[in-house]
Amino acid sequence: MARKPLIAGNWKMNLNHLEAIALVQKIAFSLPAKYFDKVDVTVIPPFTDIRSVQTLVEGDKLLLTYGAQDVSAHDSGAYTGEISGFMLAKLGCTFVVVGHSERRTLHCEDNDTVLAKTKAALKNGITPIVCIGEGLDVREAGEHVSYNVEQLRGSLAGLSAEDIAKVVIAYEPVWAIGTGRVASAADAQEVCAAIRATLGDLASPDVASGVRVLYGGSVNAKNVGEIVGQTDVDGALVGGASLKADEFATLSAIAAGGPLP
Ligand SMILES: O=C[C@H](O)COP(=O)(O)O
Repeated sequence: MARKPLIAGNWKMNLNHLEAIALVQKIAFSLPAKYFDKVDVTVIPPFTDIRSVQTLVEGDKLLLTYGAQDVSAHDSGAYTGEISGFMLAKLGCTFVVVGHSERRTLHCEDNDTVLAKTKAALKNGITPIVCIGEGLDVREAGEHVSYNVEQLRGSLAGLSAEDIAKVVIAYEPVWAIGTGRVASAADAQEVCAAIRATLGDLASPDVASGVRVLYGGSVNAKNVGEIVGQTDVDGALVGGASLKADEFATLSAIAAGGPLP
């Protein structure tokens, strides 16, 4: 099954709402409509920027989408500081990142939490981008494939095939995030192929062939072409390079197959 590439820019805790407007305007200016037939492009700003991005995207009828970096597992109630899937849906979010390694590590999120958040996203019609990835110790021990398969199984445990068909998976080796140390294209393909095979076990080969599997970790305009050229890599979750309009637009255009903007 042909899968349309997805380039998702995770801004992490960067840019206020005014800076967000400026960045989205620049990206949109650099990526005319013709690119969006061949690539989906989404920006993932901090919560405080989402309403401004929504106003811009809807007002100017931009073709890029936007999402959030996290979602509560709960619908509403006494959960100070949390943001629900219902709230994000009302803001027009298409995607939400779930289980990013920074949340798993810094906020002690385990697979059960990631699963609950994935369900909360799906319940509200938002596509979860479910992140998995091994640390350097696991990679050096040569256990990265089994580690990622286990993390994926835990993060999707009990979901129906119908729900699995609606998720995006992002493979992000922790040692490659923000380090400039990108996995080789072969490394990315090895794990993304194992992810797809596992999705086949959890749902069906047909479902697995339609799910987009992204790579993340020091992706930029120079390396994105080789990475998304791999059979089982359907795009990228981009951190640092997504904060630079020119570079993000260029790598999105490369994922679309060109030409360069
Ligand atoms: O969500 C994005 C990833 O953590 C990758 O970040 P990076 O591109 O800055 O390495």
